[in-house]
Amino acid sequence: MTATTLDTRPTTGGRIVVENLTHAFDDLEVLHDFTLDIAPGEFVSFVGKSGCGKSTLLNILAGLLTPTSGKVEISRAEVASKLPRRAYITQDDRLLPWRTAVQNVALPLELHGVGKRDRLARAHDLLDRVGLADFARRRPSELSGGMRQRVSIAQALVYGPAVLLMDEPFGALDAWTRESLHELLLGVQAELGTTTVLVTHDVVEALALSDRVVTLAPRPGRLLGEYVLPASPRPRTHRDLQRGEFADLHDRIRTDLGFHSEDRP
Ligand SMILES: Nc1ncnc2c1ncn2[C@@H]1O[C@H](COP(=O)(O)OP(=O)(O)OP(=O)(O)O)[C@@H](O)[C@H]1O
Repeated sequence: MTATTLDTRPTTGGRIVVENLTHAFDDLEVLHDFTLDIAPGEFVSFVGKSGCGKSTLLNILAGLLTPTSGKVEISRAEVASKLPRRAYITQDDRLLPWRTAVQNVALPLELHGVGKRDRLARAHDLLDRVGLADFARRRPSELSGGMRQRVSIAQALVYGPAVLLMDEPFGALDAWTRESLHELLLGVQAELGTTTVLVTHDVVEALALSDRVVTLAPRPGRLLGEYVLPASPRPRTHRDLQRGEFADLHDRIRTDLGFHSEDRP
């Protein structure tokens, strides 16, 4: 088999166009007439109550689930490689326990026939970027939860996907690890230009990271509000988010989600 050539040029993020998406599991309508356009390189977060269809929407965007009706298109100007265009990170890492960190990161490249030298060089580069150069030969059981999630981020970004989809990726981590991963993710995402969609329960996390926050209403899941955040250095700090415009957006988003704004932490 001839090895696939690895295109290491910076990624052009994909545009995601979702039109009139509706999905039902048997007679339970989970998503209703959902329409959204996400620009290349944009970072969009979905927030909404448990059960409002966020994971279902992400599974559809990932191509794992076919919607009942409507369409999803992911395009990028420059489709240079045969590698998959969408990467998906969930709360539980999906690392293979018998493989080392670098072998896990290189796995998507291996599955697509990239030669050993190329794939290991690229995997080491990504591990370096996520601060795990010294842990390349460790197995997942020898790494902390935060380290494993960093390996997952490196694995997701190793082939320069046009789109990165994340479902509560930081939910199980402590506040310090979370914040360091926020910085790491934004750094790598900005550098590679990857369009990013994050599902989170945490309004503060969405406000700290995103260009735009989308709120979903439950039963059936539908788009409730869209909030474009003012451009400012990210991750935005707790202090940034307590100031004027962000505090106001925080209140509006919480009101959408059914919280009382005076209870805001
Ligand atoms: N495979 C499935 N078969 C049947 N019903 C499903 C399936 N997957 C999800 N559902 C239902 O669809 C609805 C939306 O689920 P989904 O997991 O998308 O919500 P969510 O917003 O991601 O929830 P959470 O925040 O709790 O993860 C729920 O009522 C759930 O029971």
